[in-house]
Amino acid sequence: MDLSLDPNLGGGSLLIAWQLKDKNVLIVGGGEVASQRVESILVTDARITVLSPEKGLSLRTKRFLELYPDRIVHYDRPFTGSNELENMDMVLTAIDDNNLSLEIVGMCRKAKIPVNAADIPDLCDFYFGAQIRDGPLQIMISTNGQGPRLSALIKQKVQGSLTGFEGEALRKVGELRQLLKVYEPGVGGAAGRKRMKWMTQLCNQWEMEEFASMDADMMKRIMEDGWMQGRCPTFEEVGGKSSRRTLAGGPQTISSWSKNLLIPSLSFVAGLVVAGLISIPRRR
Ligand SMILES: C[C@@]1(CC(=O)O)C2=NC(=C\c3[nH]c(c(CCC(=O)O)c3CC(=O)O)Cc3[nH]c(c(CC(=O)O)c3CCC(=O)O)/C=C3\N/C(=C\2)[C@@H](CCC(=O)O)[C@]3(C)CC(=O)O)/[C@H]1CCC(=O)O
Ligand SMILES: NC(=O)c1ccc[n+]([C@@H]2O[C@H](COP(=O)([O-])OP(=O)(O)OC[C@H]3O[C@@H](n4cnc5c(N)ncnc54)[C@H](O)[C@@H]3O)[C@@H](O)[C@H]2O)c1
Repeated sequence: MDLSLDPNLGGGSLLIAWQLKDKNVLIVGGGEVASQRVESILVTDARITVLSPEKGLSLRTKRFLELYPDRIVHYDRPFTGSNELENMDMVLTAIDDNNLSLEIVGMCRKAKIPVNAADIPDLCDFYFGAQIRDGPLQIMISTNGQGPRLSALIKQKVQGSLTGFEGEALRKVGELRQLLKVYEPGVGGAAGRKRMKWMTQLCNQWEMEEFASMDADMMKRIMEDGWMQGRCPTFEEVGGKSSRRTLAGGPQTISSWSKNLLIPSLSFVAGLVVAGLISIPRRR
């Protein structure tokens, strides 16, 4: 057990994979920033309401409204008051009116609804971050409000360090973990510890690309020739061919990813909080 604990914890924010499926999210504004919010929220399967006069909609926002008529409701009018917040689970403002943004944040505080105002970082309950998505893999880069442009640049560097097989590997590992629970059912306890030890060893032993190429037959052999024998088999032992596969796409940014309509089946998040966490004092 690692007992070398950091005595200087603090000054950061909680990086979590917030589950918004079927929740109601209000986006006030329909411009450029709003279109990025729409994209980020569509990924979560939430129900979206966009409130903005038609003439203020950006081309990207219009395109999203056309593409997802069942998942986004658009009201062609300005924000009218606290009645707009009824039944909302989250509110995002992306408007070019700082005073109205302040007012909406105040209303949300009163109604205890988490709120992000694109133009008032100091009053946000949470920030967005630069995102890399590849199926179930979700990486968020946050600088805790210090440098959004640097977030985007750091994202490119992180992207360059990925193999491109991570998303597919995670999908397959998810399936294998389900199968493992069929062979060894039960929650927690000795069964849980045994499963975890074996799964950890297998993950440490195999390459990302090897997991990505698993099929149903291989998974069965992993269970029969590996798990049932109390060992972790090699990729080749279960019929894997270690020929180099070439990949067309590589890891994707949120924009290219959403075009492919890949909806993540698992929620896996890797978060990086850069700079702001340790060395840069908070503005608040
Ligand atoms: C990561 C990303 C995600 C997203 O928005 O979805 C994001 N901003 C992005 C880009 C970006 N934003 C801005 C620039 C211009 C260059 C620059 O200023 O650096 C660029 C660069 C570009 O466009 O390339 C201007 C800007 N941003 C904020 C303010 C208000 C202020 O600071 O006062 C202003 C000034 C407005 C003005 O001056 O009028 C505030 C926030 N922007 C955040 C997120 C949150 C903190 C994120 C973090 O901690 O890293 C936070 C605090 C609140 C929030 O938005 O939740 C996305 C990258 C997407 C990607 O490429 O993947
Ligand atoms: N957080 C970030 O990353 C970030 C980045 C750039 C800009 N900003 C800030 O975000 C805000 C929006 O930027 P943008 O580029 O999307 O602006 P934009 O001009 O493209 O869009 C403004 C939107 O606000 C809508 N709007 C204005 N008043 C409204 C009202 N009363 N009710 C409903 N909708 C209303 C307009 O119809 C329009 O759709 C600005 O304040 C900007 O400073 C934030």
